[in-house]
Amino acid sequence: MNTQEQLKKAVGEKAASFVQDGMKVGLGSGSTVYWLVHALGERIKEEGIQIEGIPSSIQTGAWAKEFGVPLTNFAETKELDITIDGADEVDPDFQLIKGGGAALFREKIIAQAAEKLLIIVDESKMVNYLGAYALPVEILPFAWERTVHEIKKLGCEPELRMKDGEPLVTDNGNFIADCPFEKIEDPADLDRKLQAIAGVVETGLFINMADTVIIGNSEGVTVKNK
Ligand SMILES: O=C[C@H](O)[C@H](O)[C@H](O)COP(=O)(O)O
Repeated sequence: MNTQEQLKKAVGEKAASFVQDGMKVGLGSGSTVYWLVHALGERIKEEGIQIEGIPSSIQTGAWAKEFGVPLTNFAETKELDITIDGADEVDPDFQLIKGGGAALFREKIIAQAAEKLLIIVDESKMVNYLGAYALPVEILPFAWERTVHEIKKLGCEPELRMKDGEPLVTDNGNFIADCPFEKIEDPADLDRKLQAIAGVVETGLFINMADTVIIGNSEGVTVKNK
């Protein structure tokens, strides 16, 4: 396992220790969340804690099954105790860019549903300004060219995310526009402007949502609260 993978495993394990018996847990997506789900499965086996998760992607749901984490859904449960998720960038105010794995829409739903949002990252994701990572924006396939044209007016050259020569299709049947803004001075303002475009389904900007960030670095694991 390389160093970055070890950091992801360490933060995933640390985050799993925040989950208490009886909790309803939002399970994010991505390679760091893999280790969270793995660690939750271990705690269920070893300590017998009883929890239920709602996954933010088909992939995370499959990992939950693999590691023995019971799942529920929003028909049964409207509120979650905690959501734990990765991120692509985290700024000093805990504003986030998410969606590198195209799961941002469902991730935002489970983040909003939770009393507490805990973010797990390795230190490479901590930035002074958001935007070096191209912002993922989920857009409707209908008139996607027009939506991208409108996004462009906000100051970037969006690229439609492709997979195997075709537009990537999200778990929700939509497309992703990756938007390289370079330096986002006012993330909340940009989010409002993007949300005002009709073809935008959801943005990868998570504004004032994260309560705690767990960061893995060569020294170990640091927990930062807002
Ligand atoms: O859509 C994907 C998510 O927002 C991920 O949480 C994010 O891309 C971070 O993923 P990873 O832990 O693999 O870097």
